Amino acid sequence: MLEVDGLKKRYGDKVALDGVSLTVRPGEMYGFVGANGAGKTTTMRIVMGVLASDGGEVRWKGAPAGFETRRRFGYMPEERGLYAKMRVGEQVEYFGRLGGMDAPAARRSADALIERLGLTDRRGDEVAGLSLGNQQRVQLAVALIHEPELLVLDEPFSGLDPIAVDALAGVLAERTAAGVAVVFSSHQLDLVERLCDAVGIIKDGRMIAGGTVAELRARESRKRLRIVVTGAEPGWADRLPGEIVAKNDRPPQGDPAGPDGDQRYDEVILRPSDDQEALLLAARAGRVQHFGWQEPSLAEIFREVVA
Ligand SMILES: Nc1ncnc2c1ncn2[C@@H]1O[C@H](COP(=O)(O)OP(=O)(O)OP(=O)(O)O)[C@@H](O)[C@H]1O
Repeated sequence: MLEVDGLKKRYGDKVALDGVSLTVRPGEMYGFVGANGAGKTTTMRIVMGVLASDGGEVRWKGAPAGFETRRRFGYMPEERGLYAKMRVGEQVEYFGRLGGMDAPAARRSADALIERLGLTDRRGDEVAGLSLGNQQRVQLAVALIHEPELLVLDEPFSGLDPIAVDALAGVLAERTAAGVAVVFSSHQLDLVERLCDAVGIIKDGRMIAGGTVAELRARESRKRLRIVVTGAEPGWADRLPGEIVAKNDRPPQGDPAGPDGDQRYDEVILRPSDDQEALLLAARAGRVQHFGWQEPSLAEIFREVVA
């Protein structure tokens, strides 16, 4: 288990991390999210030991992580860091050797990964000539070659097309199924929601929310009502008790809750101060087609907690 405990980091006067703690368990895929400049890269660099912290600790399996421990980690840095002029196969093998493998083992492992990542046709190409998506596949192969127990990936999905996203996601899912702990940062919250067992949200160098997506949702989901009313007078929704988060007066095509004929349609997302009062008001205003608590997406939760 990776334990990041109370990390602190300053760059001059700028406080980048102000007590960041998080935990990633074996077999868990952990999504690390936060706005630009929130502190994700800084945290990951400290986990990998390429940057020193000003306080706090990184532990792996209960012991402080040192150089030897970190050899069992795999890393995809934000700045990438492949050798542009080296060929794909040589490069992946080379990183295997750096990770402590002997030549035949590095060769075998590189072959298997290159095939698994769909790079067989590119094995002899220089990295500089590959597309971004293929370079990222090579980068993942380099992070995985020595069969690390922990994978730390800084925005591994950025800039990839949906096919490449699926290829990477498939490989990561295989690794977690084999017991590897994976932490990756991303701004693609739909992807994080789809792939991750656990999520941590960082803001201005502090963790402000964390847990499984279901837990985050459970904390938020009683807060928003979705109300659909047809045939009401314009302006009725302004009397609803609470804060209107969104309004829509165009019925979705084919929605069974849609209006009859040219009746007015109103969909309102409300953070109610009194849900029962809201129900009464909606029922008095028109025909209530839908009234229920809404499950927020991770993107909505993110906006809510980061605001
Ligand atoms: N080498 C540096 N010197 C000075 N300030 C830095 C340095 N590296 C990062 N920072 C600052 O530290 C803060 C955290 O940056 P970091 O790169 O960790 O954020 P991030 O969450 O990874 O952002 P992004 O999503 O944009 O990659 C930011 O305010 C950034 O400007």
